[in-house]
Amino acid sequence: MKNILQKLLSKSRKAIQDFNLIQDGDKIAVGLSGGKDSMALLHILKSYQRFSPEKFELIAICLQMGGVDNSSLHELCKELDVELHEIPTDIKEVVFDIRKEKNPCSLCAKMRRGALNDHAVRLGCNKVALGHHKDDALETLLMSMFYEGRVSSFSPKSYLDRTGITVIRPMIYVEEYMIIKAAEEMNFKIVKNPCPADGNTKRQYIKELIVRMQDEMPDFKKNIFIALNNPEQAFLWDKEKISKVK
Ligand SMILES: Nc1ncnc2c1ncn2[C@@H]1O[C@H](COP(=O)(O)OP(=O)(O)OP(=O)(O)O)[C@@H](O)[C@H]1O
Repeated sequence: MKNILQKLLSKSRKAIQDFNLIQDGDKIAVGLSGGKDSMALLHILKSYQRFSPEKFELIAICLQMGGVDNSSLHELCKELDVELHEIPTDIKEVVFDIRKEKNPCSLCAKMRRGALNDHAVRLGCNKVALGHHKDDALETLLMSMFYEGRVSSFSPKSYLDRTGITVIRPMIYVEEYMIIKAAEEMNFKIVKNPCPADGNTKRQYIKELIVRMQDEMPDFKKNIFIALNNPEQAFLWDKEKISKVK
C-alpha cells in the first residue's frame, strides 16, 4: 500500500474509532462525485475493510449531474472491486434553469444529499459516507459564524430520521493537503466538475481567508479545530443562565 494512503488511513481509522462510525453488518454507500475527496475516501474505506474488526459492505453511488463522463469512476470501482451505481438526476436543470438560483450551492447540496440518501436506502444501505475532510469542517464552522450567525459545523456522524440513514464522514481528521498529495501520487483520474459556480463561492473566499490567517498565526487552524472538539469549554452567552448569576 502506498505510504500516503497509509497516512490517510491511519487518520481516518482514528476518526472511525473516536466517533464509532462503523459497525458490524453495515452496508455503506460512498458518495462518489468524481472529485479528489470522495476518490480518496473510497480508497481509504476499501483498505480499511480488509483489516477492520467490523465486517461491512461497501458500494459507491455517483449522481450524474448531466453530461458528465464518469468512465474513470467506473474504472476505479472495477479496480477496487466496488459496485458502482451511476444515477441520472435533474439537479442541474432544477437549480440553474428552473429555479435560476442566485445562491445555487445550498440548494444543489441539499438536492444531492437527498438523492444520495434516497438511493442508498433503495440499494439496501444503512450508511452513507461523504468525502468531507478537516479543512471542510473548519471552513463550514467559519462560514456558519460569518454568514449565518451560528456556531456550528457538520457532524462526523448523524442519523437522519426521514430515511433511517446514518451519514458518516471518516476523513474528518484528514487535512486537504494530504488528499491533494494522494491524488498526485496515486494518479487519481479526477472528473471535471461541471458546476458553473465551481471555485467562485463563499467557501472559496473563506478558504483563502483561512490561508491568510494561518500565515499570520501559525496555530490558527489547529486551535479552531481544538475549539470544535471541545464542547465542555464552549462558552456562549445564554441570557437565561447569565441573568440568574448573583
Ligand atoms: N454527484 C455526486 N455523486 C455522489 N456523491 C456526491 C456527489 N457530489 C457530492 N457527493 C458527496 O458529497 C461530498 C461533499 O460534496 P462536495 O460537493 O462538498 O464535494 P467536495 O468537497 O468537492 O468533494 P469531492 O472532491 O469528493 O467532490 C463528496 O465528497 C461526496 O462524498
